[in-house]
Amino acid sequence: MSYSVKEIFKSLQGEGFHTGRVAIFCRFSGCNLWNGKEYSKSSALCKFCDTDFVGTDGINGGKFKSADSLAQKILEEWGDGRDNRYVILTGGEPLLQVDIFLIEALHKINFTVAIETNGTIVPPNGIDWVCVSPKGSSNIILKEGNELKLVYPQLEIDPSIFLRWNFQYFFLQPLDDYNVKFNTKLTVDYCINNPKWRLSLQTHKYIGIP
Ligand SMILES: C[S@@+](CC[C@H](N)C(=O)[O-])C[C@H]1O[C@@H](n2cnc3c(N)ncnc32)[C@H](O)[C@@H]1O
Ligand SMILES: Nc1nc2[nH]cc(C(=O)O)c2c(=O)[nH]1
Ligand code: SF4
Ligand SMILES: [Mg+2]
Repeated sequence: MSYSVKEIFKSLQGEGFHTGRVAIFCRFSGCNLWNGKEYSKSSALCKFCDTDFVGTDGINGGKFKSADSLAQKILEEWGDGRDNRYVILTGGEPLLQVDIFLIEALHKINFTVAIETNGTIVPPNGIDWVCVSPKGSSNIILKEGNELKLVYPQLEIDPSIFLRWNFQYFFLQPLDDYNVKFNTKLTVDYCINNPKWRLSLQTHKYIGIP
């Protein structure tokens, strides 16, 4: 198996339960809910993506021929220190590519492995922290994990349907579009009135880090 990766960088988790935690982000190329081209965004299953995941031309991007070579690159970006190694597999949709060999290669070098997924693909066993973020009318098959992080509002989605699913934490994240201020107010109001839900802000955008 080879892996197509858009970019690999070190930053702080900006969103959700682990906000503020240092992590290597490994952003895989490609997604099953949008082809990444602006002209088709409004007709895609996911219509609001804030990310460029097309190709392999980002920082440290490329095609990696083996799980070990990708894991070694991730370790190189982490730098010194064996403690608290944390990698977030994201994209695009990482589960189009992530397999058991990559998880094992990362565990072997002491990384805790987290994933950000749209929930339409079953993950391999062994991922340490699973964050599912449901999209519009897509068919979500992954109904358990650590956190469910719903972008809010979405026309097709009533958040309450997810509370029956098996997650430790439920987050609402304001939709970042031209109306982000209004969306943030709607999200705050929803959390105040529905205390199972917590607010997730995309803090990296506010402080200007990747
Ligand atoms: C770019 S996605 C990649 C991982 C995966 N494809 C997914 O959708 O979860 C990473 C996170 O950013 C969120 N996101 C994407 N576009 C957003 C936007 N415009 N506003 C707020 N969150 C957004 C997604 O819902 C997801 O939680
Ligand atoms: N700082 C930072 N935190 C993030 N959490 C999830 C992200 C993603 O794009 O998956 C992301 C991201 O792109 N940057
Ligand atoms: S599912 Fe994730 S990566 Fe794909 S278009 Fe939506 S937000 Fe972007
Ligand atoms: Mg992002």
